Amino acid sequence: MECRVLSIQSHVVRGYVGNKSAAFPLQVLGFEVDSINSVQFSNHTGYAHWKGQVLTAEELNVLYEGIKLNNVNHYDYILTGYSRDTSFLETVVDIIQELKKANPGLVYVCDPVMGDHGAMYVPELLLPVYKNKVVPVADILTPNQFEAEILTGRKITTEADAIEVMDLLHKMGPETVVLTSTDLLSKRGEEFLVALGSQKIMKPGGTVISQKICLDIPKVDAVFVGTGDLFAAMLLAWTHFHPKDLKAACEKTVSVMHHVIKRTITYANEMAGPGKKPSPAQLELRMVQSKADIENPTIVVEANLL
Ligand SMILES: Nc1ncnc2c1ncn2[C@@H]1O[C@H](COP(=O)(O)OP(=O)(O)O)[C@@H](O)[C@H]1O
Ligand SMILES: Cc1ncc(COP(=O)(O)O)c(CN)c1O
Repeated sequence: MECRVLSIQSHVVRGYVGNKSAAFPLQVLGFEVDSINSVQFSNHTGYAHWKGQVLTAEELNVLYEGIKLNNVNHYDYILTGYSRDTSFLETVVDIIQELKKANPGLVYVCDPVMGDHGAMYVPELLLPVYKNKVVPVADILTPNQFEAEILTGRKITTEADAIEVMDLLHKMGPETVVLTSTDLLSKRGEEFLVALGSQKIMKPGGTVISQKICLDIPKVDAVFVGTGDLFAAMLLAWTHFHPKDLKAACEKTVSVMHHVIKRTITYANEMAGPGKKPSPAQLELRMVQSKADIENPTIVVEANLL
């Protein structure tokens, strides 16, 4: 059976963020991917210069109208990421609501891309739209620590805080929440990055339980861009194949991430030369290029049940 994803994210000419990061890995895993580019930029905004266009809400409506007129607006998944404009994001929510009405089984995977490391890199007015309109319709949410904190108004300094924040996010709507990276100290030491996940599962009798997991991910001393986008796409794929097992889905997702990041840092360091920090251009992700890259990662990162 065909499984069709509508992916609304950025496009860049050079490099891998947004749809450039998400579409191909989903396609090699057998998903049909329809892409709407929320922006078309020369490169991601972490470079010294970036140029390009931002799609308006009206332009988004025109594209959606065309799809609808041809009666091909049937989706199994929606995936959203980087967006810079409040009315654009509100229109995305209108489209999601309409598509969910047409297919109640549709799963919406939302990466609430707003910022990282304590700072927002999109206009602040997007926060109330995410909080009040987007998160309530999301089924799977993949914030980083900063995004989870601003969505809930709670700081995360311990694992217990992270669990509380994930529960608050569940209360806002999504059944599955993954904090893709946190500053929490890993039990395995400073060389590891901690990610956490929580999934609510309805048991046959109607009782709801939640599976909570923690991942210790080998940390690389560099800041990558586009990793959140690849993560959300891979989580979509692996939760599709393991719908009631977040542990398995996250292990597969993070193992792909590790493979890509290892390859990226190896090339970046080689290009930068001994003792030099790689530039944003040198740190562009060395992307998944085949199904084998996804299915045979270099190591398997194991998750622990909490
Ligand atoms: N410095 C890093 N070292 C190792 N893995 C990383 C690093 N940065 C990102 N990742 C991988 O990418 C995933 C998503 O990263 P994250 O930084 O949370 O995304 P975002 O871009 O949304 O902030 C992490 O779960 C991890 O697997
Ligand atoms: C154009 C664009 N798209 C997407 C992103 C998001 O990247 P990430 O996956 O690292 O959150 C960024 C980061 N600033 C960006 O500049």
